Amino acid sequence: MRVHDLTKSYGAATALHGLSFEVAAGETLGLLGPNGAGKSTTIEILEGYRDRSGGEVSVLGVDPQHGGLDWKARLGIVLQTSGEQGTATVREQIAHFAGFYPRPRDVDEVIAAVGLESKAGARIRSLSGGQRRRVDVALGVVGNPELLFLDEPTTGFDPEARRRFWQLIRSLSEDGTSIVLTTHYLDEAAHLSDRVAVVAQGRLVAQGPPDELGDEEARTPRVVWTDSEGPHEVRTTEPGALVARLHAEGGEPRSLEVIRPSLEDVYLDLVAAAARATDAERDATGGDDRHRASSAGVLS
Ligand SMILES: Nc1ncnc2c1ncn2[C@@H]1O[C@H](COP(=O)(O)OP(=O)(O)OP(=O)(O)O)[C@@H](O)[C@H]1O
Repeated sequence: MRVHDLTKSYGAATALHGLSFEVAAGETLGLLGPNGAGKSTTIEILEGYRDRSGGEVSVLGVDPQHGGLDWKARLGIVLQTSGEQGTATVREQIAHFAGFYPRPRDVDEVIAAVGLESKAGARIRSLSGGQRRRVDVALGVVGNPELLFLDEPTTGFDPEARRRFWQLIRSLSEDGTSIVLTTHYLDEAAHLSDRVAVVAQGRLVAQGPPDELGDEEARTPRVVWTDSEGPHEVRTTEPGALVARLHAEGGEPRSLEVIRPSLEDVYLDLVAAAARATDAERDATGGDDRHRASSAGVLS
């Protein structure tokens, strides 16, 4: 998938200001960002559900605005909102969807992968919200897609179902499926993504492998410990050397912890920096964001 300088306006409001990114075959990209950042808009354009205002997009070699049924059959889509409420049973609905695809997965394997074996004969409308969400996921993967879009797929899942879902996604990825995942669960993004892209206010503010995101300052570990003078906290790129020195000087340090910033910590720093940059530019331009300049750490 290739996205170059993608823009989208809703009337006078600009939702996407020129996103560029790529997803290689077999790669999982986590698309992250706060509410209203433009993730769903981006995904809907990639899926061919929404027209773009500008830029170039190629998905499985096709411009989504001109993707036909053959192209759609190569995609799997799990939308953000759960639409499945019908009178069909879980197995009937998944088997029905499987019939739309040339190379579907085995229906019972899919039911097991989303943990709905005990509900296979139940009517979908009798399921809980989290169980219906699992049906959505099953319908998204039953066509054995080359490219799978997952828009907040595990919202409403209990922790065990989320872990099971992660296994399913990893097995799809190992089979060569490319995946675009949006999620507000940063542990999920870190666990599943080869790379993450962070979108804030319609701009791509960072992209890279989850453990390389952000600048070195944001990723520097913290060492905390307590001694007779009270608690201490030091940020250092060589926490092992610091701990060895503390030990040599005073024995076992009390309440010692080495804390590496999580993806969530780095993400929150990036989003806050993007919001500050936007505010500063709005002030500088008297509210006209057409004159936005790129600021440190913020890509446009
Ligand atoms: N159909 C629409 N008409 C007008 N504005 C829209 C429409 N859809 C989205 N927007 C606006 O575009 C911006 C991006 O919305 P989008 O739904 O893409 O964000 P998101 O990152 O997916 O958010 P969330 O995490 O809440 O799902 C928001 O300001 C939103 O209000």
